[in-house]
Amino acid sequence: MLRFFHRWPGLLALVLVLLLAVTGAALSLYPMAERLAVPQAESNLSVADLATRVATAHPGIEQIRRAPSGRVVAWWFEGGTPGAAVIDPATGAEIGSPDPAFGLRFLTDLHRKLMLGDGGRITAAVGAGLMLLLSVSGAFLVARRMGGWNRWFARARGPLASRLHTELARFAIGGLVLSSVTGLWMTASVFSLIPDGATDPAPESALPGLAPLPLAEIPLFAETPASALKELSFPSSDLPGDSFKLTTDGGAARIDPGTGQMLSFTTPGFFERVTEVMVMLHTGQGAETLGLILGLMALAVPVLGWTGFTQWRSAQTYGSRIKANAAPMKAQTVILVASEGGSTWGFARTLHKGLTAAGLAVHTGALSRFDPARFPHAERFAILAATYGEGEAPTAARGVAERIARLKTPPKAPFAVLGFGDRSFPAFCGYAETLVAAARTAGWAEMMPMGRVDRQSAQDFTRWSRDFGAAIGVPLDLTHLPERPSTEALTLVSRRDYGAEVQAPTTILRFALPSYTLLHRLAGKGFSCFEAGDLIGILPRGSEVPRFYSLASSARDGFLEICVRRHPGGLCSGQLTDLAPGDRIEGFLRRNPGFRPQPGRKPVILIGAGTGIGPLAGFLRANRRHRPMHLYFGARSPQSDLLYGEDCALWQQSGQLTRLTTAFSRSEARSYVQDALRADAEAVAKLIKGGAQIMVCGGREMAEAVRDALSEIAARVGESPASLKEKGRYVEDVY
Ligand SMILES: Cc1cc2nc3c(=O)[nH]c(=O)nc-3n(C[C@H](O)[C@H](O)[C@H](O)COP(=O)(O)O)c2cc1C
Repeated sequence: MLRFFHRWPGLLALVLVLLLAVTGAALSLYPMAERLAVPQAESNLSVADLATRVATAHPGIEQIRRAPSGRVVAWWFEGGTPGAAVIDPATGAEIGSPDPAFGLRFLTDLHRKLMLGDGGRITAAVGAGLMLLLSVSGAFLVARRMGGWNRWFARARGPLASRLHTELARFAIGGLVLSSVTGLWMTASVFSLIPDGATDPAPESALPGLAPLPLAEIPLFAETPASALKELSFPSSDLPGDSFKLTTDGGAARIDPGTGQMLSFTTPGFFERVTEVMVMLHTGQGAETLGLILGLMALAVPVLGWTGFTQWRSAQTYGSRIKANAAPMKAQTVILVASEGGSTWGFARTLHKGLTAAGLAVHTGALSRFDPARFPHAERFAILAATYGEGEAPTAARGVAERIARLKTPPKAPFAVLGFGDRSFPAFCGYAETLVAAARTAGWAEMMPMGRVDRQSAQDFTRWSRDFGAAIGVPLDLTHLPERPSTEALTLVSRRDYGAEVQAPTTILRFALPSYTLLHRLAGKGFSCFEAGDLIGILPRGSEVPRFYSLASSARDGFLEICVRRHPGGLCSGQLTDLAPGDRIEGFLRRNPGFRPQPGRKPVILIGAGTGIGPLAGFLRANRRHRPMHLYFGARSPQSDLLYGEDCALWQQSGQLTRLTTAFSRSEARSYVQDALRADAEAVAKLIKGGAQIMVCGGREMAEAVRDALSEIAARVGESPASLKEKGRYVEDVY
């Protein structure tokens, strides 16, 4: 429900809220600019001094007004014509026109009434109301995501768009609530929905027949500092008995021009005072610094809109393809999915279809959005979870297991977990196991032992579906037909061959990218947008099972590069290494956001062996800001399989690569990357202490040996691979 109130107004009102936020941010600059631009009165200047200076220059003076910024404007009527000017309080001289500049007028009209009349004002108020709804529902969502209000400032996890959305929301929500509430109050006040409470001082008549006193001799004017002045109206010579009206923060007084005595006095009412504070908080007039801070917070709105939209769209990509998806509130069976590449969603769809056909109300959704309160009628939960990066969660589901473990009241309905993974990884279905452990910690009841699906095996899934059906009393025997991923054609432009002499034939293959329209790029279609370290899935001829290769380039490079080692009898590696320039392959992109350098300028230690250098070379090529990057590379022989040897020399010259350390297993020294790390232990420990991130790519054995070496080295500075992993400072791409 909460998400509904956050999402739909968000999408519908995106344009309106964006307009209000951006114009509001621009307007927030004006009060500070005005305060800096206008000459300020001396601190001891009295209203009498100021009024005398202005009245000397303009005997026909009618009114003087002082804005909270210190800007003084005077109006007069002389020689039959009205005049007005901004006044220098120090001299009484005119220094400019009081009319607002075109930009300010335009922005104010756009912000307050969308350049329309009352209809525009009401629409803008609806925008402010939606902003309030978004901010409040967003605050609850942030608290829920972080695991409670007391964890408001805890570290956000998950993919970049959702992290950025949360981080910015935490910073901006307070300001957005304030700006929308004050904006709504101001509109209500304009439409007289709020009593203005302003009462004029009683219009007592001045004593007739007396000559006006010099302004300096009127006690109230002499006592009141000019900085407290809001408005001073002069008596009209055409109205006998007319008096001065002096308005300050404290109230309004009528003063007899002949005697200088106060005739009447009134203080502002409650609503008038509240409206004044609301105007100050909304416009920043009189609170310029706060205005700038609120303007900065308003600037977060376009980014919040974009990141919110991106998340919604990615949820739609899979969620919308579930047919007959029951509303969460009504669902008896809830299927929760944690997936990176999307194949687990395919299995979820098959399960959903089977259960729905059996007459159950089934809801399928992303595990990342799990909240027991969304499913009041759930009778069971089935969690389908893939594993990534050595037993970890798919990116979108990071932090969910911790959230489950912290649940104070676990769902009453029991759960079953089905893990998706690859038996050749040591942590086979490691994330699914983590989820089970987290649920047990929270005291959530288990329906049946955890199931496992190896390499998307349809048979494993069918077996589990029978067990699941038996556990819920519904006969199930599901057959999953995998969907063929939609691929794009890539043409080989060049190849570089290495390693044949040392029985490690390896080729760097470079492909041209398909051409994309701007719209495709904006929508992130296919290979229009990718980073080094992402993966290309290739369906070799004669197999429906894709093989994945790490990308050694980013879309900005204008080509797609991979390193392929030819394995004896290898179907995909054989087909790829047989390619000649001009040949085409069919591939699809799979993002791997868990394997990227962290943002910032901290050093990065890149460690790889063999084809593992691929993504690391991509990071070096992209290192145009010359962040310190240290590469440890293991190969067999410097003459035969030193992949990217010439490129590394160039990157060292340009400053993209700080230091290259190589280790060759078939040279006289017979050394491996872990040996090179141990030999450099002191320097590596120093880098880790200084906040370096470690990125390892290559075969499993190498990764294990590197981990052992690094546990010894990191221990010198009180760290370990596990503690560094926790902080995202030790990432692996292992195959
Ligand atoms: C980079 C990468 C790392 C992986 N790490 C593991 C792992 O540690 N343990 C495991 O059991 N499976 C691992 N897998 C296999 C996936 O979990 C498996 O292919 C799963 O079916 C993918 O599901 P998805 O397409 O829904 O993301 C990994 C796959 C990739 C591409």
